[in-house]
Amino acid sequence: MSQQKVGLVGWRGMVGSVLMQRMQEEQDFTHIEPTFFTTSQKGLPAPDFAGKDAGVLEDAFDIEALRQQDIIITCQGGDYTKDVYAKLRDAGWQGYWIDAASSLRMADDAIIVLDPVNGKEITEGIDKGVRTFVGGNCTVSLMLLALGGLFEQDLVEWASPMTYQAASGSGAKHMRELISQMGAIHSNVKDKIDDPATAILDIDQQVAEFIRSDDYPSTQFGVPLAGSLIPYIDSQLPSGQSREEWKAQAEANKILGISDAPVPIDGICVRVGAMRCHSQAITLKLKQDLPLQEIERILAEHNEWVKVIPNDRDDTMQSLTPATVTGTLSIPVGRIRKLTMGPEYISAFTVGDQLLWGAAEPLRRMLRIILSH
Ligand SMILES: NC(=O)C1=CN([C@@H]2O[C@H](COP(=O)(O)OP(=O)(O)OC[C@H]3O[C@@H](n4cnc5c(N)ncnc54)[C@H](OP(=O)(O)O)[C@@H]3O)[C@@H](O)[C@H]2O)C=CC1
Ligand SMILES: N[C@@H](CC(=O)OP(=O)(O)O)C(=O)O
Repeated sequence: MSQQKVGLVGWRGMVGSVLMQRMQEEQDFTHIEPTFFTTSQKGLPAPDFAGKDAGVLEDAFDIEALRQQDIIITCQGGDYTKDVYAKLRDAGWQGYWIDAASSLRMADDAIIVLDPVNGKEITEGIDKGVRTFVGGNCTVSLMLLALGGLFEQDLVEWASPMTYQAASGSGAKHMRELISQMGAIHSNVKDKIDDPATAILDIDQQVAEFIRSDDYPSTQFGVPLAGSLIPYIDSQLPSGQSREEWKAQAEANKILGISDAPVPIDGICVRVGAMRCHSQAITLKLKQDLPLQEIERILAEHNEWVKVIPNDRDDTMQSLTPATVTGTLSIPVGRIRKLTMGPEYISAFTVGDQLLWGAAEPLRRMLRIILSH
């Protein structure tokens, strides 16, 4: 049987590069005939990820070339999707479109893909003729992987995630700027740090003045991140929510297949100085007073990536941090305890790599689901 033709757009960006790494690790290229597209480098040699000659880079705006593909995976971004997707469908293309960008997520004819949570809906969708599959927002996907068991058993009355989101969610230039900010702070105060006799308040004063000064590198973020934080992510909405905050309830309920009476999910999204792991502190009101052991069992049994971390100081400090989780598919969830508000109120803290499960991995798995369907 001939292999499916798969067009890859956005493969050299940050999300795309993580996708390429994962596709190589899982030998996905042995099952497809890839064509690499570009918006800026048409005609250059295609990369050799596939371990076979993939010719040259094709023009990502060439509708005729895109139409030849059975499946297109794009990590190129929302502007590209808005430009190309409708033209391609209007041209009669009926292939599978797998997308990392948010633009099509809430479209009626699109499924948000997170197969450990909605695998059944995905396969039923394929059978019904759905051809558009979009990866979810990173915080939403990571929250649902961590708490999937409680949602699956309809135990959640409401949830309030307070996020600690990494620089990578803003893009590669922002990650670089975070490191530059860290380095600049150290350089600015290095003499005083190296001298143990310097009073800490003098060091603190100099750092405070520096991060507020024009010498502090903040072109990308617009304000300091290292030595500070940014309590606003994405655009402003009339509801008072940021768009990132709005996505939590809207996307999570869509993934969970709940339309009539959505589970309220709302909180505040904050950018912090982590590199590529998003963390979330979640307050949950459950529909029942369940023993903690039962809650932990339900969480742990939901999927093979979630890992319940005992609510113990050392275990938490060792296993429930961005430094531990970064670059892995592991989804630890811990700090699970009953809150003083009442026996149905519980806390949880979870961490996940926002470029892996938060972006690239659901797309890669969607490709494999289509190939094996
Ligand atoms: N960042 C994130 O955390 C998440 C992002 N997404 C989605 O994925 C989209 C892409 O995000 P992201 O990967 O961060 O975007 P990038 O900016 O890293 O890459 C996007 C495109 O920029 C072009 N490009 C230009 N110069 C370079 C360069 N020096 N190195 C690499 N690429 C370059 C490439 O296109 P070309 O080859 O055509 O020139 C590339 O595909 C986002 O717009 C968003 O919709 C989704 C979830 C999370
Ligand atoms: N907004 C996310 C990253 C992202 O790209 O999200 P979305 O795919 O929903 O646009 C963040 O800043 O961390």
